[in-house]
Amino acid sequence: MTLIINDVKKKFGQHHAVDGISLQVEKGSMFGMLGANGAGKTTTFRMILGLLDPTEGDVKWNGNRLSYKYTNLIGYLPEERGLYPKLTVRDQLIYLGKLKGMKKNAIIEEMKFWLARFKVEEYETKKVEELSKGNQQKIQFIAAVLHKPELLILDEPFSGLDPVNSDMLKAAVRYLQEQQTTIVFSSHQMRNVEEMCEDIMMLKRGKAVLHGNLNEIKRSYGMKSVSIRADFDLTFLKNSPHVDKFTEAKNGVTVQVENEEKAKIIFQELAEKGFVRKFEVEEPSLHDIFIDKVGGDANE
Ligand SMILES: Nc1ncnc2c1ncn2[C@@H]1O[C@H](COP(=O)(O)OP(=O)(O)OP(=O)(O)O)[C@@H](O)[C@H]1O
Repeated sequence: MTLIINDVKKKFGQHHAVDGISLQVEKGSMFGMLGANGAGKTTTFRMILGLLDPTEGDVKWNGNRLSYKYTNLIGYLPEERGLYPKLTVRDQLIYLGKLKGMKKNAIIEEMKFWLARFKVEEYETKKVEELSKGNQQKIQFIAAVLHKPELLILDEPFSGLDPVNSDMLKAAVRYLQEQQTTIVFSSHQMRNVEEMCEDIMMLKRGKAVLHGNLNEIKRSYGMKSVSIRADFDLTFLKNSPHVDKFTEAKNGVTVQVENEEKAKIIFQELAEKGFVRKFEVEEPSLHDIFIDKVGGDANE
C-alpha cells in the first residue's frame, strides 16, 4: 500500500499552485511536506484526498484514485480546524465516526482510548466551545484517527500547541506509525519534521526544491554549520570571505560555510591566532536548509 503522486499540477486560473510534483510514500512511513506560506502544501493534500482534481497528473493510493468512496481509508486533520462548537465532545465524535461508517460501540471504545491517552477524559461531556484551542485540536485529531485510517494527512498538526501537548501529539502520531499507518504531514516548525520524518519534500512556488531522505539531504548538502569557541575574539569571522553567515551563540559563535574545504581554511586561520577550545562541523539543520532554499520567498 503506497501513496503515489505522479507529476501532479494544479492551476487556479493562470496561477500554478502545484507545478509538477511527484512523490511516493510507503506504507507505515512518515513523510514531511515543507514550504513557505502559499507554496502549495494544502493544495497537494486536497488532491491526495480527492477534494480537488489535479489539472494534470494523478494521485493513487494502493493503485486507486482516491475519492469520497475511500473516505473510510483516510484521516484528515485540516489546517482550518472546524468542530461544531455547541456539540459535546462525545456527540461530536459519534457523529463524525458514523460518517466514517463506524458503529456507535466502536466509536465509544476508540474515543475513550484517545481521550485517556490525551488526558482529557473529563471533556467527554463538555461542549467543544468550552475547551481551550489546544484541547479542541486534540479532539479534532481524535476525529481524524477514530476510524483507524490507513492513510493519515495532517496539515500543520502541531501549530498552536504548547510544548507538553505538542509532545503528546507527536507520541500519538508515532504510535499510529507503529501501527503501520501511512502519515503525511506539513509543518512550519522544522524541528518537528526533523524529529519525525525520514523523507521530506520542500516546496517552493508549487515545485519541489528538495526531495528525499532527510539524512541524505543533509549529508549531501554542501553547506556546513560550524560551532566555534576560542580564547580570543572571534568577531573578525564576520568579515571573513569564507564565512556565509555569522551568528553569536551563547558560548562562542556559529558560522555557516559553503563546504568542508572552507571549514578547514577557517580552522587553520584560527589555529594561528591562538587556542581553539571547540571547532565542531555539523550538518546544517533543516531550518538552515529551508532558509537557504526558500528564504527570500517567505510569502510566495
Ligand atoms: N481555491 C483556490 N483558488 C485560487 N487560488 C488558490 C486556491 N487555493 C489555493 N490557492 C493558491 O494556491 C497557492 C498555494 O496555496 P496552498 O494553500 O496550497 O499553500 P500552502 O503551502 O498550504 O500555504 P500555507 O503554509 O500558508 O498553508 C497560493 O498562492 C494560494 O493563494
